[in-house]
Formats: sequence, structure tokens, C-alpha cells
Amino acid sequence: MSFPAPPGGGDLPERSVLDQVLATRILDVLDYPKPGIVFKDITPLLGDPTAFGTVVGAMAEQVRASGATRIAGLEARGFLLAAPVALAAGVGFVPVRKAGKLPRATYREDYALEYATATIEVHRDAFVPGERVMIVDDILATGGTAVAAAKLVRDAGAVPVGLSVLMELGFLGGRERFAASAPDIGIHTLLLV
Ligand SMILES: O=P(O)(O)OC[C@H]1O[C@H](OP(=O)(O)OP(=O)(O)O)[C@H](O)[C@@H]1O
Ligand SMILES: Nc1ncnc2[nH]cnc12
Repeated sequence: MSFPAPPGGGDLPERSVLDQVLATRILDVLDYPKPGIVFKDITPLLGDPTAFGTVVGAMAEQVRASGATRIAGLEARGFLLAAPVALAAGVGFVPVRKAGKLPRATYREDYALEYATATIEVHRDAFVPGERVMIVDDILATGGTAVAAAKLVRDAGAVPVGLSVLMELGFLGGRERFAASAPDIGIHTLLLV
């Protein structure tokens, strides 16, 4: 399978399918949302059913291999991947939402990410006690979001067995930060930059 280069992109060198997704369907946007940030825009990927399907299929395979029975998807961009991955893997989906969006009793966690601070919540009864959960997001950057999500899953009585992300920004140290806080949770990354 191969992906056409974007307009003006020229010929691509020989690459794996996932590397082609990175090269052609995820765009760098400079100085967004703040000066100095290189924002990874995944909207071209979402608009291409072949690329989107490749990513969802690969992440669903990680879920099956992990034995997870539920996916915790992180608002907002994480939802775009986590919901189709949950369906493809045949497991349930639990939304981890930004503060104030869930209607019933929640656990909540404050955190800092690459360019902001935020609070996320999950319903207190979202999981079957002790069930295995895969956390799914689009990007692992500083790791602040992922660390907070793993804590919430534990607070809610489940067992986070993996973190699955489309892309990891290695230079921001999220993997190391996540591993320091949750050494028992495997990190699955499709694309490392
Ligand atoms: O590793 P970190 O430094 O924590 O950054 C990663 C997070 O940043 C983005 O979420 P954000 O809340 O900015 O945006 P969204 O609402 O569009 O998903 C992204 O979707 C990850 O959840
Ligand atoms: N550089 C970045 N691009 C897109 N999403 C992000 N979330 C945190 N850092 C990001």
C-alpha cells in the first residue's frame, strides 16, 4: 500500500506505510497555539480513509494483544481515534473528558501539557472494578495528559495496562515521565518524531 505525496510534495523515498502516513498526512504548523510550538495537525489523516483506517487497525491490534476490555479515550482529539479503535477491537469506550462535561459523579485530575494547563474527569462508575484498560490518545508530548489519565483510571478502580498513541514527540520526554509515574504500563507508539 502506498500514499500519494501531498500537492507539491514530490516523490517520497521508500518508507513503511506508517512512515508514509507521518510524511504525508500529519502537518507541522509553526507557532500554534503559541510562539515556539510546532503543532502536529492530524486533520489530513482523518480526512483520508485509507490512512485513518491503517492507523485505527494498527491501534486496535495493540488493544487486542493487551487483553484490555475497555478503552479510555482522552478528549478531544483522543476521542477521534479511541472510538473507532474501540469498535474495531470489539471493546467498550469510556470518555475521559475535560472538566465540567460529565453529568454524574466524577474523579478529576489537574495537569499541565505542552502549551496549557487543564483538568480531566471520568465517571466514578465508568469501569468494572479491576478491568484492564487501554488509554488512547493522539499525541504523547510532555506526558502530562497521559499521567493524569492513568491516575484517573486507577482512581476509578480499573487497571491501566497500556497507553496507545498515534504519535510521540520524543524530544519532549513524555515517555520517560510516564514511565517514571507508571512503570507497569506499556507505551505503544505508531509514529515517533
Ligand atoms: O503530552 P502532553 O503535553 O500532555 O500533550 C498531549 C495532549 O495534548 C493534546 O490535547 P489538548 O488538550 O491540547 O487538545 P485537544 O482538546 O484538541 O485534544 C493532545 O490531544 C494530547 O491529549
Ligand atoms: N506539538 C503538539 N501538536 C499537537 N498536539 C499537541 N499536544 C501537545 N503538544 C502538541
